[in-house]
Amino acid sequence: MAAATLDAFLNSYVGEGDRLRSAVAATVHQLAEAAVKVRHTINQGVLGAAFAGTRGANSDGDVQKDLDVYADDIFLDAMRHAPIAFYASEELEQPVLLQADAPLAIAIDPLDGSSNIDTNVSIGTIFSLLPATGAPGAKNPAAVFLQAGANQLGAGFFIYGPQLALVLSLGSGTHVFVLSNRLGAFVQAYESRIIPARAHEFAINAANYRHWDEAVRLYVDDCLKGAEGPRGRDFNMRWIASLVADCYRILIRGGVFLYPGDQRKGYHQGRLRLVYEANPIAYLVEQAGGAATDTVTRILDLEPESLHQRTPVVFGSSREVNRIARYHTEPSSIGERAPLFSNRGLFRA
Ligand SMILES: O=P(O)(O)OC[C@H]1O[C@](O)(COP(=O)(O)O)[C@@H](O)[C@@H]1O
Ligand SMILES: [Mg+2]
Ligand SMILES: [Mg+2]
Repeated sequence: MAAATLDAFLNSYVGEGDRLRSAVAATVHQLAEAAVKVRHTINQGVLGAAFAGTRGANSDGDVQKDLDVYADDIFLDAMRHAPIAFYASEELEQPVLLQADAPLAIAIDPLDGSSNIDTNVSIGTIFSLLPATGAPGAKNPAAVFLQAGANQLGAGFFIYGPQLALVLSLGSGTHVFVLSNRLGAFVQAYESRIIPARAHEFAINAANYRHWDEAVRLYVDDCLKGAEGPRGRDFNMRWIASLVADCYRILIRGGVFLYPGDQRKGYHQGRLRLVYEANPIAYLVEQAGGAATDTVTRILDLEPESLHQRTPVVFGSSREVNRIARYHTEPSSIGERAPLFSNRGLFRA
């Protein structure tokens, strides 16, 4: 196990005086300090303030918990001390202008997995770092976040789990740091993660089975048939309902995650937000040798049309992600079934 601290890692990333790299490193440093504060509040659970309550709805219509708002305040405040021009958050309808001449923009999901807050299950903070000048209409807060995820300078998430961990990529591998209570610093736990190409585990909210399209149902049916089915091997299933926790597991032991679009009202593009959830996760997954699509198209190639837009998401082990794309685009190439999409399925009556 490598034992470099986050700060040592950031110093070596900056190297000799590159302004953009220095800005990225300074921002990650500030984010890490803010995450430790959020962690302290989470550790107190219902014994502390800012925990159990529910507010109205955020800009996207999701129920907003006190902890969502508290985390947003902490990270926004931290970004006032970082070289950030614009701060966009799941919890705020519009981006906030911080330092107009700063080189970076940050898009953040301050508290991911909100539905798990009360249940003592891992939650997190996801962030995406973009050049503040990289979009048409540069320096226009609304436009600066509408860049493809491929433009990201770095991305990461904190997971407030049994350990406080930071999963980070600055464009050269995906690294995991864990907060050491002894050192009071994030320490590198793995040099760089590699997601195995082959998956044995899939993650999807199967309660939505009846709302999925045929390609997704067929894929899941085939996994569930295990060794006796067309896959010829058994699959395990996990769904934590906390994107950071599902992603962390896939980075550690492989697997595939799906949050497809479905027929429920408001879910035609799935649930996850492109700019501050799918893009940073896709960046981390690709940097770990995995793949991420909207079931067919690479997530990092999508051009966002609005800050809070949703997208279907499939990510993880590359062979599995590619296979899921084929269920959508050329189903006849999958296995020997014919006719395709016949009226069958394990969940069907
Ligand atoms: O409750 P569902 O529909 O299974 O959705 C779970 C998904 O929603 C999310 O909680 C959405 O994120 P937020 O909590 O930030 O809104 C993801 O973390 C998770 O993967
Ligand atoms: Mg989220
Ligand atoms: Mg959130």
